[in-house]
Order: sequence, then C-alpha cells, then structure tokens
Amino acid sequence: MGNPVEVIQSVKLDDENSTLILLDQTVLPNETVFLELKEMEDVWDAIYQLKVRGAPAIGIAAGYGVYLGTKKSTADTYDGLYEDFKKVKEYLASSRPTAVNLFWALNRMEDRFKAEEGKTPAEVKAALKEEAELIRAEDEQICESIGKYALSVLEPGWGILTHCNAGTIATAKYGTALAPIYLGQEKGYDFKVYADETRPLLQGARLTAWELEKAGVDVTLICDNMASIVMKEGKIQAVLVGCDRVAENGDTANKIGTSGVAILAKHYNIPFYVCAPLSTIDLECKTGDDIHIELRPSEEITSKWYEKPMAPENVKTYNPCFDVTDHSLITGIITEKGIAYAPFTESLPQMFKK
Ligand SMILES: CSC[C@H]1O[C@H](OP(=O)(O)O)[C@H](O)[C@@H]1O
Repeated sequence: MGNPVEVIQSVKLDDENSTLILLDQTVLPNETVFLELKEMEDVWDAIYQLKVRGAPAIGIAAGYGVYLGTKKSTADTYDGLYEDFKKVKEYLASSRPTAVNLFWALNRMEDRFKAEEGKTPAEVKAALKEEAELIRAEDEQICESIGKYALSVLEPGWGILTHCNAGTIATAKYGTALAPIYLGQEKGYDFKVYADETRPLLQGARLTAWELEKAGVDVTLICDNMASIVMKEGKIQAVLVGCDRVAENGDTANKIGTSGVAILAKHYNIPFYVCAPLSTIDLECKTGDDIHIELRPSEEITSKWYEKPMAPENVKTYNPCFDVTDHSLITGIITEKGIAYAPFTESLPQMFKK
C-alpha cells in the first residue's frame, strides 16, 4: 500500500539560490518536472498557466514569490523597500482572480511587512521569508485537520466522488477534499474514490487519479458525464470537493462542473461536502454573485489535448473555469476548525472565532 504523505511537495523555496521550485502540474502524469523560477514574470506565468494550481498551493507560491521578488530590491530604507514590495504584490495579484488564497497570502505578507515598520530592509526580508514559510507549514496542519473532521462524517468502505483535484499537490500536504482519503487509508478505511476527469484541463484524470494511484488508494476515473450513473447505481455515499472561494452565505466557487455534481447529489440524496481552509472563506463576499469567475482561453476546450483540434476552427467557445455551487446544495463546509452547517451566514463566522 502506498504512503500518500510521501507524495511530492509541489511548492518549495530554495532561499540560498533565491529560487522558487514548483512541480509543473501541466505535464503530469506523464512527466515529473520541477521548475526553478527566479523571475516574478515566471512565477506569474506559472500561476496563470496552472503549473502551480489549487487555491492553497497558489497562496503558498504567492507568499514565497512576493518574498523572492522583494528580496531582489536594492532599497536601503524601509519605505523604499515597501514601494518595491507593493509592486511585486500587485503584479502577482493580477495572475488569477478567483482563488481567494492568492490575495489572502499576499495580504498576509503585507501585514507582516507593516508589522516590521522601522526595521532595516534585511530584517524585513528575513521576516517575509519567515511568514512565507509559516503559510506553508500551517497549511499542512490545516489540511490534516480538515481530513480529521471529514472522517467524522464518512464511513469505512464508502464510495466517494470528487471533482477536479483538491489533493496533496494542490496544498502543502494531504490536500483538502483528498485529506480524509489519505488519513482514512492510514486507518484502513478502504474508501473507493470515483474521480471526475474534470474537463477541460483534466485535473481529475491527470492529477487526482495519479496522486491516488501512487498512494495505493482505490480510485476509478470517470468522465464528467458519468457522475449521475455512478450515483444512481449506489456507488457513491458522499461527495467531497475543494473550493476556491466560499462566500459568507456558503455559496462556493470551485472548478467548473462542481455545481452540476451538487445538483446531482441533491437529486440522489447524497451528502455533498465542501472542504475549505479558512483561508479560502471570504466573508467580504456576501453571496456567490460577488465572486469573479475566471474565463480562460478557447484552446483549452478545442485543441489543448489533441494533436489536431477536435472542434471546428474558430468555433465560438465559452470557458469559465469555475462555477458557484448554491449554499442550499451543500450539506456541510468542512474547515480546520470544524464543520459548518446551514445557516452558513451564522456558522461560518463562528469558525473564525474558534
Ligand atoms: C485544494 S485545491 C482547490 C481548488 O482549486 C482548483 O482550481 P484550479 O485547478 O483551477 O487551481 C479546483 O477548483 C480545486 O477544487
């Protein structure tokens, strides 16, 4: 039986060489390639191209990225360094709009910068490195805690459907939606995971199936249009998904197709859980209508995975890469502080007070 915790760490800092090391998730499962990035333009591109992806992993990469970008500054005053810091922060913030962890991490790094007011540039840079390392280290503990809370609503031997990839490579370790799978495996829970391939970028086929097979977990890959039949046939006892931004009322933005899975789960009376670190919950967003949904290039639909385009050249396309699952379709939102149940406008803020 494999050991999930040995699954590759997807974001690392090589401070000695001022380098951000990223597992390139766009070439998995066929190649395992680590990118060594020194320039902010390359970090921006890695986030935009989903070379690093998954809300928590994006936040961790942004924390290290803004540290490395600020480390390059030659400013010899606190204020001068702050001007350079803000330029890097604003640049990285423009890479992708939906996953709140990007902005949460960058804002947390700015708060730490401000907490160091009056210090020398060298001292501030050291503090930024420390904060970026804390973001990563905390994420490991957060995901493990989400996994433990999730196990409290699952039974050994259950069929679990998941969408996209909210696994260990999308976080510091364990993942969010996959955390209970890994923790359950260590306890002999013998979950049977059904992974939606998740068109158009196939995070489920390329990443979740790869991660879980590598860890020795029972995983079955299905096309997105098969979610209904596996539920109807009684193969699924729970749905677990990740998230990119949770609004105060519980409306949740996650990979495109998630809301359809939630509607199916409601129809078949199957519990549907969102696994959400508090860093992905945005109480400033009152409802899902306030969440900016990223639109992506047409080629991801028409040609990215094929030697020749599989659609008429220049056909009109629409490629929103997230959708919003209405809070009424969500059984519970599993955080590192506990499970929030409806009414989420009351239960979610309570999670931040624990
Ligand atoms: C714990 S990963 C959360 C979330 O991020 C993924 O989006 P993307 O692959 O575009 O970065 C997906 O929606 C996951 O559920």
